[in-house]
Amino acid sequence: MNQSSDEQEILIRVRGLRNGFGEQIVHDNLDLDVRRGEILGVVGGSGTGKSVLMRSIIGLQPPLDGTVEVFGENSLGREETDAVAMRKRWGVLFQGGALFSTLTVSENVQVPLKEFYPGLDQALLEEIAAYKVVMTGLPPEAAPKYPAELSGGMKKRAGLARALALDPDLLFLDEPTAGLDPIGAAAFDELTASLQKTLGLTVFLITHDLDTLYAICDRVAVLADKRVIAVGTIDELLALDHPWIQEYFNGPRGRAAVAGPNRRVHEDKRG
Ligand SMILES: Nc1ncnc2c1ncn2[C@@H]1O[C@H](COP(=O)(O)OP(=O)(O)OP(=O)(O)O)[C@@H](O)[C@H]1O
Repeated sequence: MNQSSDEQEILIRVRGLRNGFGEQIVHDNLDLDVRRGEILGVVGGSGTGKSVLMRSIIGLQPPLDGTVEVFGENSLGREETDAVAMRKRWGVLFQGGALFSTLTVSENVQVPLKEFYPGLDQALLEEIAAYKVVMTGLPPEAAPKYPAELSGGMKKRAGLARALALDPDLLFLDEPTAGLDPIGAAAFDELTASLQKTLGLTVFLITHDLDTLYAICDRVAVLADKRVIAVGTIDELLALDHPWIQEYFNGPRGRAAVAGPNRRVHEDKRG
């Protein structure tokens, strides 16, 4: 794929990352680059440490060793003021959405706004929240609803609206289509791709969903053996003879995803 030098700029640079819990080592000498403007899919078997990797990058999981640079700055062990400035530049949709159940959708979206801009008046907070809600494809009537009143797909969109509250450059999505039916999942993929394009986002997307990988990811990073064993386009990964990669992409589900309608979106995106 031809990429301009701008797209090649590295937004996240992970080097020699080591993570573990007690005796269990999850990552050992893990390296990864995420390029500006790409949607990077992150795959790997259950428990290979995809979520731990994401938490390390956003500073929630202090690693045992290694470095993490985000926007060219060390994201570990920063002064609190630097950490706050950096956190404004990314949005996170955690696994399961993680909405506050006692707050409405609008109030959920206002949480990061109030945290980072405590001086904003209530009318403006509500106006910004209403805009984010509509931007993620929810009807305006969803804003005053509580999470329990929403479908699974609507909850994901509400979580995405909250993740986009601060107009981030970088978006982290942890299994955003898990639990959605295929139509809802494809719609969420389209929303992610369209927001990425219109807002110029860089997206770090953890997924088990092969359709998502084919439909919207520019490159895919594969976690196995405690590190990123390969990163590239799906075609590049298919050329490797690693057993897990072959089984994953060339197994029955992988072949179905290649044949599926979403492949077209992927080809269109690649131009
Ligand atoms: N806070 C924690 N304390 C102890 N162990 C943890 C903690 N967080 C994660 N782990 C362990 O680290 C390993 C990697 O977990 P992680 O959630 O990152 O996997 P994953 O690749 O995201 O898995 P899945 O695809 O099932 O969501 C697992 O063995 C998990 O039990």
